[in-house]
Amino acid sequence: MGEKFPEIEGGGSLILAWQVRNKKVLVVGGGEVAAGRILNLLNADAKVTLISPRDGLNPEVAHRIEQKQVEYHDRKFLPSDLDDPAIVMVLTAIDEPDDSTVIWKLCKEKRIAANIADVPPECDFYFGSVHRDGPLQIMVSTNGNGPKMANIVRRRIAATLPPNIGEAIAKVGALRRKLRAVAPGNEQGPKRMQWMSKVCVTWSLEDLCDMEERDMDELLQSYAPNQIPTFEQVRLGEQPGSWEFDGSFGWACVI
Ligand SMILES: C[C@@]1(CC(=O)O)C2=NC(=C\c3[nH]c(c(CCC(=O)O)c3CC(=O)O)Cc3[nH]c(c(CC(=O)O)c3CCC(=O)O)/C=C3\N/C(=C\2)[C@@H](CCC(=O)O)[C@]3(C)CC(=O)O)/[C@H]1CCC(=O)O
Ligand SMILES: NC(=O)c1ccc[n+]([C@@H]2O[C@H](COP(=O)([O-])OP(=O)(O)OC[C@H]3O[C@@H](n4cnc5c(N)ncnc54)[C@H](O)[C@@H]3O)[C@@H](O)[C@H]2O)c1
Repeated sequence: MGEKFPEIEGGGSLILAWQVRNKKVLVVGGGEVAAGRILNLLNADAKVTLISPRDGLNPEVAHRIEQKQVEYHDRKFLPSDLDDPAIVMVLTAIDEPDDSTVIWKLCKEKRIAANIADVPPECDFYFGSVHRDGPLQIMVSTNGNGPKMANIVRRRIAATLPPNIGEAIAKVGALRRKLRAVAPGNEQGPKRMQWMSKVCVTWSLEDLCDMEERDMDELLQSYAPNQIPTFEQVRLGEQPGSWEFDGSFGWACVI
């Protein structure tokens, strides 16, 4: 009683980071919208199959085909395109609404998740406006209210971010992988998470970006005693905790 829990605010989307690496995705249509969809899919390492007559291809899509970045079929969609049980997702971006609806219905029969560009009632999921900086991705959705507004908000958010945030996150990723190798046990979980979080809040983005492999190895020495040295201490090979700045002058010894 008296405890405060979040109020439910329905009408949103479940925003996820769908892992399509090495999974088959079917794209129908080869225009400008398809070019954007294909770029997002390839950036997520999906295996893309594209169905679209050659005469309607956008130059970027033609480039993807020429570079063999997608498997291409020069024709209109056929229902048998959905027969491969390995297909996890279908995206259509075509200028013929009736064909779109047929594809949507077939996808539902086969229980394949689909996005029919510009037809919200025929979408299991919407796309959003995405900012990318290395491992960092930020997606803005207005839940169908205003795609252009999603674009504007995404640009505003991106403009407020430090330019090196993606690089800092990549370094943190490398450190985490090393930490899991040094302290792999499940029973280490809470300590590992607490130590990693402390490194992230204590070190500046610049420190994280400057961290090299040997700095990571040195920093990991402080995991067992559960300490967080400063970047300078790591570079100097000093143990943390033995010295502490007293805030007014010089360095004071803490026993
Ligand atoms: C974010 C983005 C991602 C992407 O597609 O990659 C995206 N649309 C983008 C651009 C854009 N789309 C449209 C315009 C013209 C201006 C305007 O209408 O605002 C512009 C602006 C432009 O082109 O600059 C027209 C449009 N779009 C939809 C409808 C149908 C409808 O609303 O009923 C109509 C009206 C057709 C008409 O009026 O006839 C529907 C959808 N578009 C969505 C996503 C999903 C909802 C996302 C959300 O609400 O946040 C949803 C529901 C389904 C889906 O397609 O997944 C991408 C920006 C990426 C970026 O630039 O960063
Ligand atoms: N959600 C968004 O972001 C957004 C933005 C603008 C437009 N759209 C909508 O997306 C759709 C596509 O837009 P576009 O600008 O890429 O169109 P486009 O005309 O440039 O391209 C359409 C493509 O679909 C192909 N095509 C048509 N029928 C086909 C079929 N049966 N099988 C296979 N390929 C087929 C054409 O050959 C062409 O390559 C339109 O309905 C448009 O209104 C969506």
